[in-house]
Amino acid sequence: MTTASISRTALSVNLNKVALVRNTRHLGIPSVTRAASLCLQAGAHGITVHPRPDERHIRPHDVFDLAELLKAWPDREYNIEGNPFHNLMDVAREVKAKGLPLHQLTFVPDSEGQFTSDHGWTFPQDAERLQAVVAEARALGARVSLFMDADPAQMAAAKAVGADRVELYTEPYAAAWHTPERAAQLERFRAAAQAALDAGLGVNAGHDLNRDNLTAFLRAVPGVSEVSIGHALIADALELGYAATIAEYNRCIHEAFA
Ligand SMILES: CC(=O)[C@@H](O)[C@H](O)COP(=O)(O)O
Ligand SMILES: NCC(=O)COP(=O)(O)O
Repeated sequence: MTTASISRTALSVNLNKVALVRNTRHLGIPSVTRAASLCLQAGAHGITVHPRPDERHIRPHDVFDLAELLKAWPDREYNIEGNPFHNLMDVAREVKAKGLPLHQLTFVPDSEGQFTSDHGWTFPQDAERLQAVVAEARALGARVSLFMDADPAQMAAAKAVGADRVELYTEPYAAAWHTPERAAQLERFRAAAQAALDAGLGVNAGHDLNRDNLTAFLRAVPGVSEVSIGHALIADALELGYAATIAEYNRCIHEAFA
């Protein structure tokens, strides 16, 4: 059994919802780059964006503006999510062609108009088409993370297509937080993460994580390298401000390892 020596989990802030509000007027506020600066200054380890094909929130210029900003933060990471069979790889190629930072690509099997991400890749069905695009993404110099449901039986196949990490889709855990199913969900995610570690994969996690459910998740699930959090974190920032919110989420992470 492989155990990852994670001193603490990295917090990557997803800025989709800042862009969503910004796009409702032609005023450029709230600024996505200012949000990123304030979050990084407050201790966020990275920035995540999901430039969906319909541009409902993050738009191509946001991707490049953030990459430019992250040049000044060489110890932080930039994670771009998307479907590699839609627009993601064109975005990734252009970021790299401009010599801009791009540390991780998270492949998500969303359809173009999907309400939000709600499932991971499926093996063996997706293996053949993923193999080549994972290889291309890695050749661009990006770590590749596959968005996956918490199914231990799928982890070896994720490794076999060349992924570096999996991102466990945590909505089922979040949805169970106030129900008797919480413990069963934590065990499901523990088993999936352990299977990923045993397969030689790194473990990320995300979707509907928040200040209430984050610490318990990190205590129960081994070896989580990174959590990417957006919706709840930005909602909290509307109340607390970015700096206090990042401090609070980093406190939740630290508490899991205390
Ligand atoms: C992959 C995932 O779970 C989220 O990162 C996703 O980016 C959320 O997308 P929306 O912000 O469009 O709901
Ligand atoms: N990969 C998950 C992510 O980036 C943000 O998801 P959410 O916190 O907005 O649900």
